[in-house]
Formats: sequence, C-alpha cells, structure tokens
Amino acid sequence: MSDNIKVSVRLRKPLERESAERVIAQVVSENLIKVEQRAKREETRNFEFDLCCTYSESLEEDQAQLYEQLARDYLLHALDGYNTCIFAYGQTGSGKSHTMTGSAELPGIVPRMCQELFEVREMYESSDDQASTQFKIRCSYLEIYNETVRDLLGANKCRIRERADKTTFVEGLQEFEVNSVDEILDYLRQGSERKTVGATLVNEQSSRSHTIFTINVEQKENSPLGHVLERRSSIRLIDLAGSERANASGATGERLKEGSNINKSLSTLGRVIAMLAKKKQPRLIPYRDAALTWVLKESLGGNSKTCMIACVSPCDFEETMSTLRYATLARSVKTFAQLNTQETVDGKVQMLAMRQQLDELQGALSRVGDQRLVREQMEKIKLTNQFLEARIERERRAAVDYYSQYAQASSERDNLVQVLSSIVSSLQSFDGGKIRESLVALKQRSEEIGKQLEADHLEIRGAIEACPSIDLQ
Ligand SMILES: Nc1ncnc2c1ncn2[C@@H]1O[C@H](COP(=O)(O)OP(=O)(O)OP(=O)(O)O)[C@@H](O)[C@H]1O
Repeated sequence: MSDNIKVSVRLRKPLERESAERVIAQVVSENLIKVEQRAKREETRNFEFDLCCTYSESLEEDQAQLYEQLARDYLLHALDGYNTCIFAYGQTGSGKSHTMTGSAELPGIVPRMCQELFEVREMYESSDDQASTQFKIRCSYLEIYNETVRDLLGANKCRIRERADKTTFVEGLQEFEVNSVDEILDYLRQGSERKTVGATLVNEQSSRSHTIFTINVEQKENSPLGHVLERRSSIRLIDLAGSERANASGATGERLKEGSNINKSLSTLGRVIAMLAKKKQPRLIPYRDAALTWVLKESLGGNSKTCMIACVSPCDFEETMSTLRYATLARSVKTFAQLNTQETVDGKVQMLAMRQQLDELQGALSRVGDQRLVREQMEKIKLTNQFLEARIERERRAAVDYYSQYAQASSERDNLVQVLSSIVSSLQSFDGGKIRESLVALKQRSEEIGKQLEADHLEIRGAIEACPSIDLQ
C-alpha cells in the first residue's frame, strides 16, 4: 500500500545568542506554520504539514511530546513488521541532533525509542499469554562523511552494494545484537562519540556528516498450535548534516570541503525527492549520484514508512523558507511499505498441541454433551408421559361411554324380544298373512341388532381388558 512521506516541522527555541534577533516563524496550529519576512510584514507565508511542533518553557516536556506525538508511531509500525525511517533535515544549528539524539538530560527520539522498544520486549516476553514472542534486536551505526561510508561501531571498510532485487545495503557494516536498553544506548553513545563534528560560526558542535542509527527487530510469535509468525523490520533514525550557506557558516579549508560535500548530497536528496514527488516519475531516479541517497533508496521511494522532521531556526528567514519548501516537496513523495512477515508451522509442536487440544475438547464435549443429552431425554420422556396420560384418559372415557350405551341397548333389546315373543305367540292363532310377514321381518331385524351389539360388546370388552388402567366400576 502506498503512503506519503509524513512531514513534520519543529521550530527551535531561540538561543541566547539570538535574543536580540527578531523571531520570523511561528507555529499557528498543529498543522500550520507562518513565516514572515523581516521588515516586510506583508511577505507572510503559511505552510501546512502533518504536524508542526513549537517550543514551551520546558525543554524536557518538548522532547517527550515530540516523541509521543510523532516518533512512537514509527516504533509501533516497526513492531507490526514495517520498515520505518525518521530523518531530521534542516540548516545547521536548527536542532536536528537535539531532536534525534539529544543529551543525557534531554534525550531525543533515538534513546526514547530504544527505551520503549525494550519495555515492549520485556512486556511481551514476560506475558502469561500462551502465544509467546521472542525478540532479536540488533543495531548498527554509520556515518557518511565526504561521500564515504564509515562504520561508527566497527572497524571494517564499508561499501554500498545493490542486491538482485535492486535494494541497497552497506557491505562490511557491523551489526550488534543487544539484550538490554543499557547495551543499545551504550552503542549509541560510543558511535556518537566517533562521529565527525566540528565548530562552525552557527553551531559549536556541528555534525559534519550524515549519521544513520539502524535498529533491526526480529520477532517470533509462537502460537500454542505450532504456528510461528516472524516479523522483521528495520528502524532507520537519521541525523542529516546541516544544509548551510558557506558564508553563513563561516567555513574555510577542510570545513568548506565538508560543507560542499554535505551540500552536494543534500542537493541530490532534493533532486531525488523532486523526481519522486512527480505524478509521472522519470524512469531513472539519480539515487546513485550521492552516497546518502544510494543508502536511503528504500527509505525514500520503497518499502518503508518514512517521516521527515524539518527543523527550523526561529530567526533565519532565508534558511527557514528554503527548508520549508524542501519539506513541502517531500510531502508528495510516496513510499510503498510492505509487511515483512512470514508464517511457518512447526509440525511436531502442532501435532502435539493439536492432540492435547483434541483430548481437552473431547472431554469438554462429552461433559457438555452428557448433560445436554440427559436434559433432552428427560424433556422427551415428560412429553411422552403427558401424551400417554391424555390418550389413556380419552380411551377410558370412550370405553365407559360404549359400555353404558351397550348396557342400555342390550336391556332394550331384551325388552323388545320379550314384547315381540308375546305378540308372536298371541297372534299365532290368527292367519293374518301380512301382519305375520312384518312381524317375522321385525324379529329378524331385532336378532341382527342383537348380534351386532354382542359383537361390539366383545370387541370393546377386549379393548378395555387390554388397558389395565381403566376401572369400569
Ligand atoms: N528545540 C530546541 N529547544 C532548545 N534548544 C535547542 C532546540 N533544538 C536545538 N537546540 C539547541 O540548539 C543548538 C544546536 O542544535 P543542534 O546541534 O541539535 O543543531 P543541528 O541542526 O544538529 O546542527 P548541525 O547541523 O550543525 O549539526 C544546541 O545547543 C541545542 O541544544
């Protein structure tokens, strides 16, 4: 996914030596900085950035706030598995080293990020969570001085090389595994002591080189089911040498040569940024024209989430304007950060874990299943009982009905047979043909009814006897 380079501005607090000068820049809001030309109030320019930071009474709070508002996100991206890069750009003496490294009393972004990275590591590694994470943290520190790469922690000769996939790396640069915040801060201190500094008119401790402190983080997350998720990321923290005008910095001799090399690499950086910022990019971006852009190839237009901090001095109109124009251009540059993750499966661990989980699940299932089955069966039995009770009651009532009807019908039949028999015997002496015929038919019919009643009676009796719950009394 593409992402624009995030650009923030940090306005330095006026120094004592600037107390007589007029402040020309002012942070108006979180995203807006205003610059005014000396003596020409009408020449005011507003610049918009992703974040604009000013200064307060407390230098300590300013340092902490900058880390929290801006830099912490890049640690979090790195923990997700993205390569990240923060670089400080600005004229000499504008506060780049103060922002990136700071001092023991006023630590900058690099030591704060190291501190927090180890806090996160401790938190993950001591967590009771079943998914454990192991960290491997390594660091390296280099400087680019007069167009050559120098290892600030090792003694090897370094060379910038290109891999087959067109990414670049520094051959010979030593990396050190670190296991505590003290260890990594020690490397940072050792390297900073070795970096090339010199006094200029603008800054007594002016960085004469570009420095890159890189933290490589490897995380291995082991899930209880044997999945291993590996995340790899590199965090590049860059303190660029200051852009400067030779007459303003008062440089001569060696300082002047350094200055022209610094300016050469920064102007190449500017050209690369300008080309990357174009909607239709040229096919050839001049990364190779300077050691700085060649090393930073991935961070500028490739696989990285990148942030530029444009440091500006509060009293220098020309330099501040130039820095802010440069920074505005950088805002249009897109990078293409990808998650550097890889998922593997440890078959043996997975088998064991799955078997164990299966046993647990089966146990749990049978417990849950047993209870549910018993409940369901009981419900069924209850329903069947109710149903059977209702049926028995209905049959009982029907049987009682039938039986009383039968008793009544059979007594009527007996009466009828008796009446008919007496009529038949008293009429036998008469030869009344038609009367006799009807009487015989009547008798036959009554016998048929009698037989039918007898059959019904037997059937009902049988049904009632098969149903012991019915008491006919
Ligand atoms: N935000 C700030 N608030 C107060 N003082 C600051 C701030 N930023 C920088 N300074 C002070 O300004 C001076 C110059 O700062 P710093 O050395 O960081 O500048 P730089 O941009 O790294 O310069 P160079 O490019 O020459 O190395 C230092 O004394 C530093 O303590």
